[in-house]
Amino acid sequence: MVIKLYNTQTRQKEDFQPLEPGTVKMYCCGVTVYDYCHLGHARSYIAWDIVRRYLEYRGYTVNYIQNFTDIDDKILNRAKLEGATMEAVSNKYIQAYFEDIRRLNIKDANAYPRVTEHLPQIIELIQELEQQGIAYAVDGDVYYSVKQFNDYGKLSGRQQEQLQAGASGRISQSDPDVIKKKDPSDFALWKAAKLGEPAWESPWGKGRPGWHIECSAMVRSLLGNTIDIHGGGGDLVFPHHENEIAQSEGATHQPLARYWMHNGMVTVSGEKMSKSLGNFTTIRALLDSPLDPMVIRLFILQGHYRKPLDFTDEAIASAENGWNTLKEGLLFGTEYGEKLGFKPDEKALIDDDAISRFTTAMDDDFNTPEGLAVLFELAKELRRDRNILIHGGEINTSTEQLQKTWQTLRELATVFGLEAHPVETLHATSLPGEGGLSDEEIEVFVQQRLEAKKAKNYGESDRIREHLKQLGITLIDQPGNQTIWHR
Ligand SMILES: Nc1ncnc2c1ncn2[C@@H]1O[C@H](COP(=O)(O)OP(=O)(O)OP(=O)(O)O)[C@@H](O)[C@H]1O
Ligand SMILES: [Zn+2]
Repeated sequence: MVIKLYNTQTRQKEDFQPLEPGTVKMYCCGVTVYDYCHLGHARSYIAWDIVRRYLEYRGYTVNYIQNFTDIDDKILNRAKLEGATMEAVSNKYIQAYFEDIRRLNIKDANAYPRVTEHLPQIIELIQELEQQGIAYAVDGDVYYSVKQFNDYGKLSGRQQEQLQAGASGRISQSDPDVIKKKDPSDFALWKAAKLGEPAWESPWGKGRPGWHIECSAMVRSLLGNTIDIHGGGGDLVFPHHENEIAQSEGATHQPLARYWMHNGMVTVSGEKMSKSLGNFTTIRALLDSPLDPMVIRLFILQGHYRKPLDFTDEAIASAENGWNTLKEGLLFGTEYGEKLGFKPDEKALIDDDAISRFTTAMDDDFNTPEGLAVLFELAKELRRDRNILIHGGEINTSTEQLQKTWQTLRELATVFGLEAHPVETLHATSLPGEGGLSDEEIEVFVQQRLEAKKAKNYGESDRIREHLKQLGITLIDQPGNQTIWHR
């Protein structure tokens, strides 16, 4: 079966065929690093993580690139507020990004280009556009002349006339930008330096790039003129992605992306969750509640990536229930495999029918809710027998069938990045009886947790912290990888 995906540009599902058989070049717009990531960002990057994991599961090699916007007005404003440099602010939130996103088990990109590292490529691209008469310089600024690009509007479906009418109605005629622009819908590729702001040398004098040009330059420099999949949130279709197309295709005369994919918004009472609106819940606040990171993943997977997803306490509670069911299923073999006589080398025991239903769902534009239904069926089968085992009853299902169901569930959960950790085994092996854990035993856990953190296995380190918390022991992380604890 071929994978079908919805292409925003053609407004229909299409067969997925990468430019080079077997490999996928994929680029997704990254965060502007001026604050902690919220659940909306988690959704976007989990959506691309699933697309990537599923393509890999289907045998493709995926080269996945995601940028960091580290030059921007919002970062500058934050730097003023924090009394720091733009670089210090972006470094702080890039580090926070990695901490949060890795806890959600999102795989690292193959590269994370930053704007500050791509100034030469950006300048070169703007120069090419200028030479081709598509860009023009005015007093140290450079603008893109939208009228020069016939295909402008092909992604968002907006017509040039509409755009101009809209833009001229919206913009104040005394705005210096408007005075310099030949046409109200033109947009900035390069902005002349303002007093006291970071600036870089360029053929047009000192300044900094506009927002849209960075992605065009980075895609080209890291992946080439045409990529297979370009992703981002639906809020980026216009103007950001429309402008990326205008810049890249205006310069290269080749399609920028074969498929454009957009995720729906996480909303709060129907409104987009956003830093600017202040109605956001950060990933770290949710995880400190404490919530198993897999509950957030499951909450997101329960919706189709293109649809809006409303964030409510009830939805999270329901995902928590769902995760408990899946987790029990995923740990079934760990808990009962030995007792039931599972054979460790029987890896090939897989339920082909379940796999086929799962791939049918995922081949249809990454339908994770339907894919999840298959995981739940398998987990519920295991739960039925688990309940019988807990109550000392006799089960009728054959060992082979149980091992098959369990291994299939685990395989599919891996495609969804869902990982369960056996807290129970910690209890079983190390609970000392009435007196609680000894100091030495706590130290062993603290060491294990530090090792897990070093290996960036945040799921494991969170699990150990939570386990100790349940035993009344609090861990406090200190600078320099030190952890102190108290009862
Ligand atoms: N509420 C949301 N739901 C889904 N995706 C989102 C949401 N908010 C942002 N994204 C996506 O996350 C990615 C990074 O976004 P970016 O850093 O530009 O955030 P932003 O849109 O500036 O944030 P905000 O709107 O919160 O100020 C983009 O692809 C964007 O579309
Ligand atoms: Zn972009």
